Amino acid sequence: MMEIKEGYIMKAFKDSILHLITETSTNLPPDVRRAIQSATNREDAGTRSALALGTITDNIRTAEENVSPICQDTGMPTFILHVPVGANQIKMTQAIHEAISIATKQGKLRPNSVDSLTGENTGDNLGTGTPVIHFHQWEKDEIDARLILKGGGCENKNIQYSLPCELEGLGRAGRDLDGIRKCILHAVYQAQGQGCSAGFIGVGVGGDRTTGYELAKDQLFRSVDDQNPNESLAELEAYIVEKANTLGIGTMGFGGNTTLLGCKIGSMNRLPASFFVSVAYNCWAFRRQGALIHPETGEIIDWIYRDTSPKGTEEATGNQEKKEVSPTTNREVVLTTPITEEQIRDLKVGDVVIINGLIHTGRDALHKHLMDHNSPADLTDGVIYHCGPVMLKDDQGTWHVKAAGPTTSIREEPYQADIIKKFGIRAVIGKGGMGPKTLAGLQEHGAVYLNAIGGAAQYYAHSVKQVDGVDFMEFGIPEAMWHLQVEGFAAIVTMDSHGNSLHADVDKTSLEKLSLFKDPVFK
Ligand SMILES: O=C(O)C[C@H](O)C(=O)O
Ligand code: SF4
Repeated sequence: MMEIKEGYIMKAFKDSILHLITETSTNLPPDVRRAIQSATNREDAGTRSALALGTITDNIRTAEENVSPICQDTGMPTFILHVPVGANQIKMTQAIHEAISIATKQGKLRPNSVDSLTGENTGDNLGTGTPVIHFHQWEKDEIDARLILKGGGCENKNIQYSLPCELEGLGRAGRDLDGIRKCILHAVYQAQGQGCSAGFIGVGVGGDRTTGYELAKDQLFRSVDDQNPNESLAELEAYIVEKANTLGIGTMGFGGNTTLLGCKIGSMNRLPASFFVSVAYNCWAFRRQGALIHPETGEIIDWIYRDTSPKGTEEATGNQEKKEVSPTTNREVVLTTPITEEQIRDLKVGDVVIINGLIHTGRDALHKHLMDHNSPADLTDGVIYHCGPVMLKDDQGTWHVKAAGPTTSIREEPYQADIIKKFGIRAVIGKGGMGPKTLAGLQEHGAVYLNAIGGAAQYYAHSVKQVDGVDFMEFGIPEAMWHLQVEGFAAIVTMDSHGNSLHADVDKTSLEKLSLFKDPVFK
């Protein structure tokens, strides 16, 4: 009898976790939406950042309406559960694993768990170390289950400082509150737009290298508009948000008035010899939700991050209409693939390009592979898209794109210029920009780098009209080479074929602005 009851509760618990996963992946919490809305309000009309924020706002709404992933990158699903004493954590773990696998089959999560040695994708988001589940016991009756889906691009921008240290632009950071201040400002600067700014940061002061990062990530579970109970840290949080927003990095690193949407700092004791400041950077697609679950029915009693005030996107949409980008500031150029060198040479940094026709996805595994193999598709005068989409196959065997935003391009920096040359590529679409080697390659060959809006996975999925085919499925869904027919795919030229790079410019000016914060502020 007891077994049957337990089985019933576990099924309900699994369904509740599935609901939590779906909500987290598709429905941005209200505090995050409000932060994005205020960024939209602050941005000047007609700027590239305003355009990006308009797309982001649109994307957030579409994801919720269609119950589809906000961003294609599921990230590392990380659960934190508080459970009553005596709760069966082994059975709960099994239920969470089942829910993860179902959510993946339903296209709410991208298969994201990759064997680090063989490169094999497990296909269901289960594997050694994934998902991450932390259990804590407490003396309350209910289960508090929270989930964060933090993407790989922003995870790569996490950074850990060991004080004292020397920081570019800021000089010496000592073992005190002012040293901590410098590290955090530097953390925002070094992320540039690559973690899909405007971002949120969680900071862990103290601990060891492992617990410091854990504490930093824990801070991301705090509500964006809460108040730090520690007065010094509350003051530092407010200072960081204010000053980081003067760095001019802006949305996607396009330049602009908002670079940081929130900063939460926690502190813990450290060893006398160690003084770590660990920073967890989260993109604007700050997917975190939580649910209170009844221990005897397994059903959701309440949601944790929901509130009754407006979510923000509706108002932000109104604002977006007000701030429609004027065509005089951003020239719009429509290009149909294949693209000629002449068309590419005509493009300048700042132009908005609308692409129609066939494009090919390719990211880490493909770039490495193409260095010493042929391409199965003709890439001459073609477009390569740094993207690992969420794909679902229907009963007829046809593939459908469920989410398809860009991935961080800088990882392809060692390969990109060679690949452009070898295959005669004319445009590379990605996000976050690329380095000097690629810039030289673009100039030499006659190609451009187009920055798509990171995280706008629904927006770009809707521009795909047909999936023409796929190669390298053995690389796994995100790394395979998908051949996509697109219509109205919009991106901004941020590196042109004349040696100009918006990314290099923003990096330089933001470093100059960072150095204005060199002098001590906190004693
Ligand atoms: O893996 C991805 O699709 C994107 C990643 O989150 C990134 O920001 O680069
Ligand atoms: S693509 Fe951007 S929005 Fe998506 S997970 Fe990566 S950093 Fe976040």
